[in-house]
Amino acid sequence: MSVSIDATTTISDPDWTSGPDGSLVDVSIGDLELESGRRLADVTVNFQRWGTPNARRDNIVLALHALTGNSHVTGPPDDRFSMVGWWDGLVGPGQAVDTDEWCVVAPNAIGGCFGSTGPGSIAPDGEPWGSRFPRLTVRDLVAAELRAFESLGITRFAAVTGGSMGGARALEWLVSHPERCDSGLVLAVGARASADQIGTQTTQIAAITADPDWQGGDYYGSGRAPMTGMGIARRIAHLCYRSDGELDERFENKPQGDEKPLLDGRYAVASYLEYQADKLKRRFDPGAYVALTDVLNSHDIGRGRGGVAAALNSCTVPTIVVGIDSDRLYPLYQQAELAAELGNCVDGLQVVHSTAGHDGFLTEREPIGELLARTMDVARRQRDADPA
Ligand SMILES: CC(=O)SCCNC(=O)CCNC(=O)[C@H](O)C(C)(C)COP(=O)(O)OP(=O)(O)OC[C@H]1O[C@@H](n2cnc3c(N)ncnc32)[C@H](O)[C@@H]1OP(=O)(O)O
Ligand SMILES: N[C@@H](CCO)C(=O)O
Repeated sequence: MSVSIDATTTISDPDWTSGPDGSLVDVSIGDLELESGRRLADVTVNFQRWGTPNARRDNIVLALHALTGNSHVTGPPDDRFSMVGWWDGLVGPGQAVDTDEWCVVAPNAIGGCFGSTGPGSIAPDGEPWGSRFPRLTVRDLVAAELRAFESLGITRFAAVTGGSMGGARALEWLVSHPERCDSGLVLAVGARASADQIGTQTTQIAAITADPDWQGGDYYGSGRAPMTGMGIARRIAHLCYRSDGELDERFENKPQGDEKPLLDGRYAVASYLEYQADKLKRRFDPGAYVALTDVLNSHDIGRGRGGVAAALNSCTVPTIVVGIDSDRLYPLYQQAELAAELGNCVDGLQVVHSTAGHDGFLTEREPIGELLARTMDVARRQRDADPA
């Protein structure tokens, strides 16, 4: 195992704790046996850290990003991450997750494109993985994270938190490793991928792999990447992330500016979706989009565990479950199932009102901040009742 900060210096534990807030740490975890039985060789997991672990290391909070998110939970855009942190204003000194008390760690998912091993990474033979990159599951992402943190001496989390794909990862952590989790916050996800989700997600994957620039997945280094396909995929996805009511309120059937849709112009909503697609093209790799979208399809907390209800019942970690009332991708009935079946759901299903649909777990800062603060209250009580 080797550890490097900002991907420049190789150091050893416990020095990973000493960099400034937001430090990026690379952890080499060797080969990873996958749920499929295949093996991913020479895996790196990187993560960012805010705050300082205490002597007992019982104040560490795991924050898990969604599909196109990354480890940059909080802070302004910088030369490593082009977006403002996805829970900026909620994690930091004096904020809902107060980093004067808690130490937040946020790993980049394997399969992605932000430093943990993904399809664009260099394989042991010196060539990009490309089409050779194996299919991954949510459990593989969690297994890699577990290995990375365990190798640094992090064996317990005060809270495990995340929304959407981050919620699937959080749920998997809570169910597969309850002894390592004092509390949980699971937002905007279900117990398993639904037919509707797999339907839209496989259609998005098809949009990318049908792009001639996909080249069977081996486009790295060719000078051509399937950005047209990824743009279409993102437009489909973004529609699922917002609500019918919000879109119609904002755009109706209006033209974009003075364009003329009945001649050769665009509708405003089409322009909006193109804009969202163009933004993603500037910051994301199509191969990673395919790999992680496929990971979402694999989500099933009950697989090999006697089914969804048995798996959820077995989890006794106090967990706050949250749904967004306008979420048409992960509708409320899915979080209602989690709340009903989890062995220790705190205060029943929490519903956040939003017109923004699924993206409400990112946009509704005030209620999400309150729920994060409540999660940390639960974590504090658990820690005091059962010190490590
Ligand atoms: C947990 C994670 O890490 S997930 C990753 C989080 N980040 C992302 O997903 C990045 C992609 N972005 C998004 O998903 C969303 O923009 C969010 C959730 C981050 C924020 O949503 P909102 O604040 O509601 O912004 P919204 O989706 O309405 O987009 C506003 C943008 O659309 C643009 N826009 C609005 N109408 C139009 C139009 N008719 N034509 C073109 N562009 C338009 C605005 O100018 C604005 O641009 P800006 O982002 O450069 O400021
Ligand atoms: N905006 C989020 C939605 C998926 O949860 C993302 O791109 O990751």
